[in-house]
Amino acid sequence: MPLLESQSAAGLSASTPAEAAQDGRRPARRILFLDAYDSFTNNIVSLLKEALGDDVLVHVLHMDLKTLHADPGPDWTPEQFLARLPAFDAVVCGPGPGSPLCEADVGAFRLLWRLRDEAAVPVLGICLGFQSLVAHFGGGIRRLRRGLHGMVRDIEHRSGDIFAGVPPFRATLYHSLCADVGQDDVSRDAWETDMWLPPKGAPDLVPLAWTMEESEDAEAEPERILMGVRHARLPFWGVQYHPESVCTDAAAQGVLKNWFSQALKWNEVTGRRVRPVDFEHIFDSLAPATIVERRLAAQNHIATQKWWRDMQSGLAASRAAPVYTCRRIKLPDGVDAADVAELLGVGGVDSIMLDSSSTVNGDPLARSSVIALEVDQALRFEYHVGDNWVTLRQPGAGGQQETCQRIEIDRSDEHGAYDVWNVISEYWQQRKIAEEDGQEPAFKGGFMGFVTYEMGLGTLTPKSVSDSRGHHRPDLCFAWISKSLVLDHQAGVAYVQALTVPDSDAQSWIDEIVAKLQSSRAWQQPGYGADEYRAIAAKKQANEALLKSIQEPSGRLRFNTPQPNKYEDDVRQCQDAIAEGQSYELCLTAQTKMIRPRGDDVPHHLRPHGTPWQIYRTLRARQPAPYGSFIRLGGATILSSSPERFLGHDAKGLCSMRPMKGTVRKSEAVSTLAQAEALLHVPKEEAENLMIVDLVRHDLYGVCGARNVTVPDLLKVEDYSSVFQMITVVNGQLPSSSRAAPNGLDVLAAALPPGSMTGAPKKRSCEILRALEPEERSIYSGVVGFFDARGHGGWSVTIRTMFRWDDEEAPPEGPGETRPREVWRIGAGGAVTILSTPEGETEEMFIKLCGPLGVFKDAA
Ligand SMILES: C=C(O[C@@H]1C=C(C(=O)O)C=C[C@H]1O)C(=O)O
Ligand SMILES: NC(=O)CC[C@H](N)C(=O)O
Repeated sequence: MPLLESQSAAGLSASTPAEAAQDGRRPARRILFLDAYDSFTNNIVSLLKEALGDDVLVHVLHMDLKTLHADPGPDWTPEQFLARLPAFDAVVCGPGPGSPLCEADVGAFRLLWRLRDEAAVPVLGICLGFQSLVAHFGGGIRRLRRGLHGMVRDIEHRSGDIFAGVPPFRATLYHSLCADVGQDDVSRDAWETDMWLPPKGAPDLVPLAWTMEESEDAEAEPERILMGVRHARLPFWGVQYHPESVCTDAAAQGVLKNWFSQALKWNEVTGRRVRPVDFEHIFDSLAPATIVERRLAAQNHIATQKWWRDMQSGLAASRAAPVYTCRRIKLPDGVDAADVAELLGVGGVDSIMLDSSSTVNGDPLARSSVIALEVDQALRFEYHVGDNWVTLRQPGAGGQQETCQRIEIDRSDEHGAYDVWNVISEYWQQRKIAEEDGQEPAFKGGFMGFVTYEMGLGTLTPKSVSDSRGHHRPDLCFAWISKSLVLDHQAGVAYVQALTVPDSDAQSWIDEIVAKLQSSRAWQQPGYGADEYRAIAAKKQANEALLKSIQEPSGRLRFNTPQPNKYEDDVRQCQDAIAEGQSYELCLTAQTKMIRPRGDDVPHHLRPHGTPWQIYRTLRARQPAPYGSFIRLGGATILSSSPERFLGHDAKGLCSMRPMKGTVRKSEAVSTLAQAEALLHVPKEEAENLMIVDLVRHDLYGVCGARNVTVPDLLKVEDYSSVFQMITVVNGQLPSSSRAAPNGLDVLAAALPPGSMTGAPKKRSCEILRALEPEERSIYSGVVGFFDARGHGGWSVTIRTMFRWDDEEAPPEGPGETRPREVWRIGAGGAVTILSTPEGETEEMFIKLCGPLGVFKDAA
């Protein structure tokens, strides 16, 4: 059934060249893009539209002929693939992990190279696509001397063919393998002329561009790397570099324009007729209009969905159409969010505080802290990867029993987990509030909670999350927060606010809270509570001493830290995978376990030391962060000092991501920003960051649509309490429409797990990491944050964090101990590239680990 008739009409039948000629329009053109499960695909699609014009339709299909998740059409068979090619003016074979010699990695690329005469369709191969073309026509494929990922190089060409009229340019490279067309056998003298001649072993291939990679060994010849090629007679072209990278010069667009006009010319000269075929599912996959139309179509069918019908009653239908009530009061200078949180009962079970603790350092990113109130009465949404349902849980209050409702979701197709997000989004839709003009708090009430790494993994590569995980913990746990307090540290105001059903007595509740705040010591003696924690924080040990001291058995605390040798081996394995072409960068991590006697059931004001809240206060004193959090929800306790924002967005659909890559530890030798910049603005660190930037652009384009993503801040070094970090800001604008605009939840669902925690390409990298890392990452590498009733959101990457699950226990071990012990975890890691050293990565992992680890040792 053609779901979106208007689109197929726009795509195909309405724009045959003859019809378009009649009404004077340029005929719409169609490109088929074969995606090899890369993390840069959407950037290329967007660039094609930018370079060739928005009237060029780009239909994206995976190279194994599976349709995209968003594409309602069924997967294609090889026969259908061949039969549908006449509908396209040209095909692009994209980049991807793996080898062009491996059938599973290139899939349908190979079907194209066999086409002849009328059937031959013009193709552009990019990176893996280019290598596949070369390999098919007699070229060899070998490893580069050293892989080049996120490296920007001069592309040398003679202004011929698809390079005609293109000025010299620099382009980003992402490859480990390269074309071997006998270039190393050509003598230095003959090179200048022979480099442009069809090589002996592959006489059908005409070299169009090269790059010369200087060798580390000054004596050795530079490595000759083929960068562009065309087939001597057939309409096949390829480029090894990545035209779509944010660091590739804009001039390189000329190559795409030339290729496409050559492709059209080929069709014209050979009489290859581009014509409608009996197939209605051709889409402009990434056009913002397609994204909106798909959502409209889905919405028109929503009432046929079981999950949606289930949501029309019970807990899912409760508390609809809330009213927002708020009082704005002055926030005295220096009021400490943790003192306020403590006053309001945060710290026990059921607490959520998003804490901009680095406001004490004047950090411009540390704008607001959000304290959720009455969390124990908030409705929860919980989902465990692998389940066919979402649980809505209303905790019992005032002696009443907890009530639950299950919303069944359809997981028959492997991407069914997206329905979890639909359930959440639908609940939000019915409780949405309008944005007002003027100064508004960061959060006005709505969802707050956490998402695990495995939740992202479950949608990205479902088989990576086993069905028998040995626990039934939520991978997503959101609470719908009705009452909250926001401290805007920069504006010096606090918002006491309620999002409640119309007849509730929100005003008097607000009066009560305001009175409590204004008469409190937290308000009147700002920062009074911090001294005790500052004192513990100040006793920070050097990392080496800390790691040594935790090896000594203390009786009470037991630490299980990663083995340096094993970690170094894992780094080497990552580098082997990269050298094979399986990944461009891998964010390897390891977990530390800390085991101690139970302690969390004593209220913190009765216990002198070591409650989760007290540990958290020490963490935020020692390691203030803009995106810290204290969360006890869904059986998890999370103490985080995250410096990394994953995603922020407003209600108008402006999304902003801040991938962080590149870390230096503060020390006497490196204490200023300028010193850190000198260390971080080097090819290794910039490449690490750039790879994730290109990946995040792809993730955002996927939801925002082609041409809707920008990079306002590239490779900026920022100052944190114990490290300097390099960050980039990537912004996207969601397409708007009154009824069916995608929102921040769609971005979140599509972009998890955070690219900075996986590496690129994301899917293959996650599979490699899953095989190397023995345990689930769980809370670590996921996100925590909020999505409020207006549609504003803020999510941080869960790093520099310790966490525990209530149901994870270890046997008692101390003298006289009878109760099981509690288990805490800290994950830490970093991006491994071809330029990493096992020792350097291991050191980086320990630096990141030692912050929270030292806090645990001193405060737990
Ligand atoms: C993996 C961690 O951090 C990630 C890796 C970084 C890097 O490789 O430089 C920087 C920030 C995070 O995205 C961690 O903190 O454990
Ligand atoms: N970006 C790519 O397409 C990479 C191709 C191939 N996997 C390589 O590493 O060489």
